[in-house]
Amino acid sequence: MALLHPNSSRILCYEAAHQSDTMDMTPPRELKSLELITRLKRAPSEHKGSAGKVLLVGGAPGMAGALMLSGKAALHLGAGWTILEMLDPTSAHALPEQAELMVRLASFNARVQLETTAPDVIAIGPGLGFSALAKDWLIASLCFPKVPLVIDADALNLIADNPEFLDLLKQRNTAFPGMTVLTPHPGEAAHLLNITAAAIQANRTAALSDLVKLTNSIVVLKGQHTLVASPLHPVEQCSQGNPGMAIGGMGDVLTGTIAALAAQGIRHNLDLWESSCIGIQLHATAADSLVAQQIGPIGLTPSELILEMRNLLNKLL
Ligand SMILES: NC(=O)C1=CN([C@@H]2O[C@H](COP(=O)(O)OP(=O)(O)OC[C@H]3O[C@@H](n4cnc5c(N)ncnc54)[C@H](OP(=O)(O)O)[C@@H]3O)[C@@H](O)[C@H]2O)[C@@H](O)CC1
Ligand SMILES: Nc1ncnc2c1ncn2[C@@H]1O[C@H](COP(=O)(O)OP(=O)(O)O)[C@@H](O)[C@H]1O
Repeated sequence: MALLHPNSSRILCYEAAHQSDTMDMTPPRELKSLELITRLKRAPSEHKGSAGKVLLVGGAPGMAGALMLSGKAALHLGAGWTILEMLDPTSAHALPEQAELMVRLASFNARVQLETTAPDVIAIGPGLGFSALAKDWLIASLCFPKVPLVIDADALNLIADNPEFLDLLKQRNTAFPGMTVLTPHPGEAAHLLNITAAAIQANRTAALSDLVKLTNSIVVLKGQHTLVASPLHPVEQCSQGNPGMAIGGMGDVLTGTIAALAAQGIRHNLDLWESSCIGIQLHATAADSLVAQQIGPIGLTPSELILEMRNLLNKLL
C-alpha cells in the first residue's frame, strides 16, 4: 500500500519489516475478561480505603471536560476517592459539576503533591495539553514509584515528542514491570511510532506489537476492535463496541474506568493487565447495550456510557 507521509522511506521499511509477520499472523485471541468482575464484590466491612484513591491529571484550558469525564467514570466505576489535578484554573476553582470529585488546581509541585496524596493509581493525559506544567506532571507521574499508571491522550503525544520521557517510561517499566498501561487511539499510536494513522490501521496487530516493544508497557490500541497486549501477554481483541463510540470523550471515560478498576484491584486481586482488559470490554459492551436500547449509535454520549457501565458491572458482580 502506498502511504504518503513526510517520512515515507520509514513507512516502507515498517511495512517491509512486517510483511512476514502479516503472513504468519494467527488471529488475536478474543478478549473475555468480564468474568473477572466478580473479584470486585465487596465484603460487608469494606470502606473507601479498600476501594482505592485515584488521582487523575489533565484538563488544561479548553479541555477541562476531558478530565471531568475521566473523573466521573472513576467515581461511577467504584473508586474510593477520585482526585482531579486540573490544569485549567477557571475550572479548578468552579464548583464541581459532580460534588463527589475532589478538584485541585495543578501547580508546579507535582512530585510533592503526589508524595503527600499517596494515590493508589495515577492516570494522566485527558486534556493535559503540552505546557511546561503538563510536562512537570508527566515527569513526576513517570517517576512516582510502585503504583499503577494509566497514560492517555496528550501525555502519549508528549512521550512521542520527547525521547527523555520515553526513557523515563522504560526505566519505570524496568523497575516496576506491568504497572503502566498506555491507551493510544490510532492517531496517538502513529505519533509514537512516527508513521501515519493509516499505516497503523493497515496492520493493527503489528503496530501494537511495535508499541509494546517500544515502550515495554501494557498497550491498548483503541478503535474498532480494540487490541491489547503487553510484554507478558499476547494480543487479545475486543469484539464488542460500535461506531456510536466515535465521539469526543469516549477515550477519556476509558482512562477513568481502568484507573478505578485498578484502584479497587489492589485489594481485590486484579492486576493492571486484568483491570485494563475488564475496562476495555465493559466500555465496549456498555456501548452495545445502549445501542440495543436505541440510546445510540447516533447521539450516544460518554456520560450515558458511564452509567451503563455501572449497571453492567453491578449485574456481573
Ligand atoms: N470535552 C473535552 O474537553 C474533550 C477533550 N479532549 C482532549 O482533547 C485533546 C486532543 O484529543 P483529540 O482526540 O480531540 O485529538 P487528537 O489526539 O489530535 O486525535 C485526533 C486524530 O487522531 C486520529 N484518530 C483518532 N482516532 C482514530 C481512529 N479510531 N482511527 C483512525 N484515526 C484516528 C485522527 O486522525 P485523522 O484520521 O484525522 O488523520 C484524528 O484526527 C486530548 O487531550 C483529549 O483528551 C477529547 O478527549 C475530546 C473531549
Ligand atoms: N467505530 C468504533 N467501533 C468501536 N469502538 C470505537 C469506534 N470508534 C471509537 N471507538 C472507541 O471509542 C473510544 C474513543 O477514544 P478516543 O479516540 O481516545 O476518544 P477521546 O480522546 O475523544 O476521549 C475508544 O475506546 C475506541 O475504541
